[in-house]
Amino acid sequence: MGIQHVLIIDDEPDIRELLEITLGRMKLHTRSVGSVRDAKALLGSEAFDLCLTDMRLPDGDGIELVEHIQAHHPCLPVAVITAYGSMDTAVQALKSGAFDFVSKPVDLTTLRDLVSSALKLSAPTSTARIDRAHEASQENDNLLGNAPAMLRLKATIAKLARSQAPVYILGESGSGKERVAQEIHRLGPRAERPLVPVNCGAIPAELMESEFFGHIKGSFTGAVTDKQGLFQAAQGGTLFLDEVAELPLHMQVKLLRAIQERAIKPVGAAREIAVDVRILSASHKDLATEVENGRFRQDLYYRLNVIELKVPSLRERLEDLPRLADYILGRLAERWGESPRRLSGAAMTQLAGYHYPGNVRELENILERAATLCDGDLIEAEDLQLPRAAEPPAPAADTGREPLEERLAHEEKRVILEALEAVGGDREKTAQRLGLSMRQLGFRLYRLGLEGP
Ligand SMILES: Nc1ncnc2c1ncn2[C@@H]1O[C@H](COP(=O)(O)OP(=O)(O)OP(=O)(O)O)[C@@H](O)[C@H]1O
Repeated sequence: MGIQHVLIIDDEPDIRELLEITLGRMKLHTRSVGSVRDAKALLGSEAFDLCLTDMRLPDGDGIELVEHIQAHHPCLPVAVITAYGSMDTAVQALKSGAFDFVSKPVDLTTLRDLVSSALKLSAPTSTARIDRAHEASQENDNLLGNAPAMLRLKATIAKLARSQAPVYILGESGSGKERVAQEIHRLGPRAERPLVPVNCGAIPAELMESEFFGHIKGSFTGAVTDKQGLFQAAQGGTLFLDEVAELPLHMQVKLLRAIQERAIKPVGAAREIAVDVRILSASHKDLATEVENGRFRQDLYYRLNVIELKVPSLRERLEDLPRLADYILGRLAERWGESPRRLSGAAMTQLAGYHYPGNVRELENILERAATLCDGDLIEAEDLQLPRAAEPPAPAADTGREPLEERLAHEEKRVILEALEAVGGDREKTAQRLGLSMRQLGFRLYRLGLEGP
């Protein structure tokens, strides 16, 4: 690989020199200027592989440069140097398309990590990555779907995969949030390093700190060996915090610190360890509402939600249904070593009329059940066993009488059963979905004859 060129923009000679020396030792060629105007001029006349800019410049600010680069040199990664503690500016720069930021005083290890990651983006070897990005916009990708909402989502993913900014993925249960996280990782410069997914709702509160940050042998009863935490496992890669709204408040504080300091302290350790991890997070809950209700820290929310990505529900992209169904049936057939089942016209019509509270995961469950139940290769409408809501409304009773109480109970039963099904029978999630306490849910199940006392 030829020598790579870095443009440094800073009006303080000391910092410029420090950056030049550090990058020079990394065998990089540097050019330095002290103003927005000079930077724009140089960008117009020379080719660079990376741009490193201070935020405050005599004739403008770093954000202006980030925007200029986004518009005129979209493939050039740009990182900003921010004043100590000015997280808001850093977040603003990331939102404008900066690849990453370092805060002053510049920590040289962090700077070196940042520079190496950024150069992977513009290195010739990254053509493989560009091909992957291209392929992602084609048919045979991991995120199936060509509905307009999906195409927009894929285009955004391809763009923000290049950045190091934290992304918060919002979407209904089963809509594909984890798949989106996988795509962001796969298309970015960290693809060769691990993607570590963690379900924040599944770790017992008392083990959380050690799970995230690791521990030293003997630091508590049961800590019989040193243990690596999830942050270390994701070193150089991506940590995906699924169901992030479930993190207890005490852990939110610790996580915020780890993200801000880019360092962690294993339980029982004397010193901190630097970590270089991109954070992606997701939840089916509206995190902003969780913040309003005091269940989620606002400062952590701002750090995680630098970029928000909404995954459309399956209802909003029903045109993708046939392709998704084909894909799911194909995968099942592969797993079972048989030829794929097909859907009859009537079955497809029924599927298209259903509203999928559990999204793609629910579709997978429906099809797996139907493929198991059907005779031969053809799935008929009745094999789908869709909940009642999908069936045409029953004709009014002959008597013309339909007591309100009965109708309400019937409706209540349907809603609860659907919610249960959507979350695979998990009562806690069902209660959350319906805005009920566990006790209330238990009572209703009993009253509706769905469960014994
Ligand atoms: N666009 C898609 N193309 C193909 N498969 C998909 C797509 N979206 C989701 N799936 C499949 O649907 C299932 C649910 O997806 P995923 O786990 O990513 O959803 P989620 O939103 O993270 O769910 P949860 O809210 O339960 O965490 C998975 O088996 C996944 O492979």
